[in-house]
Amino acid sequence: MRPDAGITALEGREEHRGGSGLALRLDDVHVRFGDTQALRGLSVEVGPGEVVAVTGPSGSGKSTLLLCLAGLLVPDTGRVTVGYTVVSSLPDDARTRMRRSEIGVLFQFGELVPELTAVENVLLPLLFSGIRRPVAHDRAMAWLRRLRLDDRADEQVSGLSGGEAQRVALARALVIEPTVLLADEPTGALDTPTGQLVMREMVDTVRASGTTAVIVTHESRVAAYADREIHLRDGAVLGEPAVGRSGLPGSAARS
Ligand SMILES: Nc1ncnc2c1ncn2[C@@H]1O[C@H](COP(=O)(O)OP(=O)(O)OP(=O)(O)O)[C@@H](O)[C@H]1O
Repeated sequence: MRPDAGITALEGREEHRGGSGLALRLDDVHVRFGDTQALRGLSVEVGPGEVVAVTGPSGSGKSTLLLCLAGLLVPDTGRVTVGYTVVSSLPDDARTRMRRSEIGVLFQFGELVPELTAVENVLLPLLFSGIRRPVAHDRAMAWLRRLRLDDRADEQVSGLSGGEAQRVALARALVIEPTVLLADEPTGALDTPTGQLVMREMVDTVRASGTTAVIVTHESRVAAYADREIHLRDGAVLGEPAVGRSGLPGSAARS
């Protein structure tokens, strides 16, 4: 596919750290659900390797934005680009393939399979991608070790604490080694200290691998871990307050 001129320009911008992640872009995206206009001409750019927080009041379109980036929702009009691929123009099966290989998704409640063990949950996306079970098991264990959960690998996830379960969900999102992580209120179901631990772990891990991350959150504290904040109101960008890397709580938390 021919490189998109806008994305090429985006990669050249010096504030982007140029990790192995992919640039993301929404151009003039409109999404309507019945009478509700969820996104109204939303345009957003995220550089490769950037960690961006999406904030805004309830109903401002945060989850809808994430669904568009994940290729789970095709906008009524406008364009969604992941790397050089215009995801919004892909047929369903190609969008599914892209999601399985490039995009890790983390939801508020983890969406783990409760009757499976931690390691079984983490290896599932690899099985879906056709990887043989012994290889998938080794990779899943490596991720659980990285998140210091290897001693919980054979526990049914219904027996794990909220923080442990969300770290298992993080391992499952990252086991495919995605170039993009999309997280929707990843700490919303956790108490504050546990939520901060999980957020720190998540941001440290994606930064170490250069993964591009878009994190939807209600909490300004969570947004402070990001390189940049995109604030939505009524389905469009309100402004982009500077947060994160220069001395605010994100930096303190990483020291
Ligand atoms: N499947 C749907 N059917 C109908 N309306 C929807 C649907 N999904 C979202 N909406 C509406 O679109 C608007 C944007 O919803 P969205 O979930 O993207 O907002 P949000 O900022 O993520 O909100 P919250 O913080 O409460 O999760 C809201 O008015 C919501 O009610």
